[in-house]
Amino acid sequence: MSQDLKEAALEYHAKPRPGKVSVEITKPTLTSRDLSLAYSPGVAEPVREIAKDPENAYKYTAKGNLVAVISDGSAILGLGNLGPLASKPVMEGKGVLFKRFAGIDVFDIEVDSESPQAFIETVERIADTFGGINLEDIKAPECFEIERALIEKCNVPVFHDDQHGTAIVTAAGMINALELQGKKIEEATVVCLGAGAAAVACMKLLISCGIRSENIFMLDRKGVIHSGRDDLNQYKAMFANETDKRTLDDAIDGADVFVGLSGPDLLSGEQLKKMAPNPIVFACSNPDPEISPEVALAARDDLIMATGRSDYPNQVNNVLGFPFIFRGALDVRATAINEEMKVAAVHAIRELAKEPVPQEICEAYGVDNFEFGKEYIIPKPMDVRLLEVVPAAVARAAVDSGVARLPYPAHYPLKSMDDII
Ligand SMILES: NC(=O)C1=CN([C@@H]2O[C@H](COP(=O)(O)OP(=O)(O)OC[C@H]3O[C@@H](n4cnc5c(N)ncnc54)[C@H](OP(=O)(O)O)[C@@H]3O)[C@@H](O)[C@H]2O)C=CC1
Ligand SMILES: CC(=O)C(=O)O
Ligand SMILES: [Mg+2]
Repeated sequence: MSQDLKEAALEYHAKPRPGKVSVEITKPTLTSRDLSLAYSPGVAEPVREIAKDPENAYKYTAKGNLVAVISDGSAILGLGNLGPLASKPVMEGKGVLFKRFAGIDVFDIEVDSESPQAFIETVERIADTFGGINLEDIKAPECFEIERALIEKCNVPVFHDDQHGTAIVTAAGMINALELQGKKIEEATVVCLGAGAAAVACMKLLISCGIRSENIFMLDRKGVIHSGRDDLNQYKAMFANETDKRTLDDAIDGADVFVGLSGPDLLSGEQLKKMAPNPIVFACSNPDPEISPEVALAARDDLIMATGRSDYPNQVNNVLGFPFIFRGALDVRATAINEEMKVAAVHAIRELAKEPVPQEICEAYGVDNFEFGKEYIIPKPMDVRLLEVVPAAVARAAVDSGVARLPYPAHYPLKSMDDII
């Protein structure tokens, strides 16, 4: 990151008041009567109603549109385990995106927990405050056990964004990129650098989209995950191949696809040159990708290049997923975000990239035109049509798969933020 951008980022977060979010009041509070409704004595009435029936919390409180973004700070972006407090700017940032793109209110919660069990107990105790729980930046393998336990214990949907949000957006971009590069999904060979939360979920979803597991070579810090290793946890072991490949150099030779969900500057231009013709590179580590677009495009010109960042073409980032997925889930009061809802989101995002892009979206990005192709494989986060298509697809899938507690919303599809109720 340039010195200028670093300084601007600190200034942005510090001024004119620290942080990126605040709480707003949604009811009149001007008169003494207003206060006697908002607080004592009037507040006692909704209290009694909720005590009689917890469902009334959706009627009388902000619960139904409120998501908790919760982290322990153990895998902050690609920066590592820097602790809960240091994760707060990212969690506030997720809150900004939930609100800006899908009108969802967020409390960010940073938990200082000594064990996965302590984290689970903390979240379980506060879960009923919210309409949904978005787990964020919790490292593998602990994240898998944490999410599984919380899905079981909580009455509201629990979704680990780094797993499923990332997987949904990666799958959407990958299906389009394979099509553009003329590669068949069932024949493509994939190198996945990283074997943590995001990598495991992305590869699982790609397999359910048609990539063959024997064509995936996953690597952790020790190299290729293969069946001869005896140091693999159960999540990595799912990807252990019978292979004599051991290093990134071995695996990248002739590969069609590279997916980076690991850390900065781990793939060289020389390694990229060894990939098959018309390769696909998703270097998704944030803030610094596994290979910069400058280095990648200098190495070869037949590739599709994507990163997790906003300042290059093809931003493969879970921001395209979580705001809209939760919008759909909250609006049908879904009890879970299940596979059907995830797959529906993949196809809604993927198909939108093929539609003509309205002029105002091009203007927001300072370009004349976006057209489905190597530099536009996936929609832009500012594309308001995401609010139209993704919540609708997710809500429909929730209803059809039996996890919705409300019918498909009469006010759908959402055409703008003003349609959110
Ligand atoms: N673009 C996007 O939308 C998203 C991007 N990401 C990015 O993915 C990365 C991983 O995040 P997440 O899965 O949550 O974190 P985890 O801590 O769960 O996993 C990190 C994984 O990266 C591996 N790794 C780290 N350094 C290296 C290295 N030098 N060589 C090979 N493997 C390495 C680790 O290996 P080991 O198991 O051996 O420790 C581990 O498997 C981050 O950079 C993050 O920014 C994550 C979510 C969304
Ligand atoms: C984008 C994101 O969630 C991450 O890099 O962790
Ligand atoms: Mg994250």
